Amino acid sequence: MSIIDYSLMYVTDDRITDDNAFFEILEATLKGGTTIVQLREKQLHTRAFYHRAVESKRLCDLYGIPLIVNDRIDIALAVDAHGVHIGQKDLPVAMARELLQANKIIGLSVSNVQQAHEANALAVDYIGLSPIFGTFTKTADLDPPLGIEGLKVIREVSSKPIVSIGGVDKGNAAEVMTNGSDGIAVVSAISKADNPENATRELRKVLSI
Ligand SMILES: Cc1ncc(COP(=O)(O)OP(=O)(O)O)c(N)n1
Ligand SMILES: Cc1ncsc1CCOP(=O)(O)O
Ligand SMILES: [Mg+2]
Repeated sequence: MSIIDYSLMYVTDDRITDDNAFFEILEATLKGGTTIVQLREKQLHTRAFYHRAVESKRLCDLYGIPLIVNDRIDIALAVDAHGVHIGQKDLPVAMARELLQANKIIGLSVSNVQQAHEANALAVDYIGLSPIFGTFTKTADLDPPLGIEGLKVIREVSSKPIVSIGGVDKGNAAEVMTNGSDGIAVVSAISKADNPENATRELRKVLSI
């Protein structure tokens, strides 16, 4: 697998029920220069999730950008995605790695120092520091925000690339990066922008990429 650029991850917005709007935003952020996409669907049934995954993979391939799938290893395998993002309550990393083999990306959510420490010994490619700030996008099963101080502590402990998520936008992205993050993952900063392509370009500017 080629080197993955984790600097700007667009996490798709599962509040967007209309497929045309969903793919319009996805293509806009790809045009704007998002460096990796995570398909995240918490409501859709499997068939609809799969259809979004097929079209997302087609678009990401068109722009040469890796696609990872949130939670669902079966769907990632079905569309030959670049990997998955899993949480602390999903399949254990060792089992995910067995299913995905060595060439796929595995990202793991980490919400405290203990989990960051444990992740060092696991076959994960990056950790998702979750959440760094407050967010209205994910309400269920969310730990308290770690803040910049929490990021600094986890940076000291972790040997893995860190992708910070939760309330990240163009106003705080630079601070997140200068304090130890290797990338940011955003939903609303792109999906809720008037112009998602420009919003992506602005985020790239802030990240100096
Ligand atoms: C990059 C990144 N980090 C953390 C998460 C959160 O994953 P998880 O804890 O499994 O929660 P859900 O996204 O499944 O609701 C993420 N998606 N991406
Ligand atoms: C999926 C997820 N995991 C932790 S916070 C979050 C939502 C991030 O959304 P936003 O970028 O809109 O705050
Ligand atoms: Mg999950």
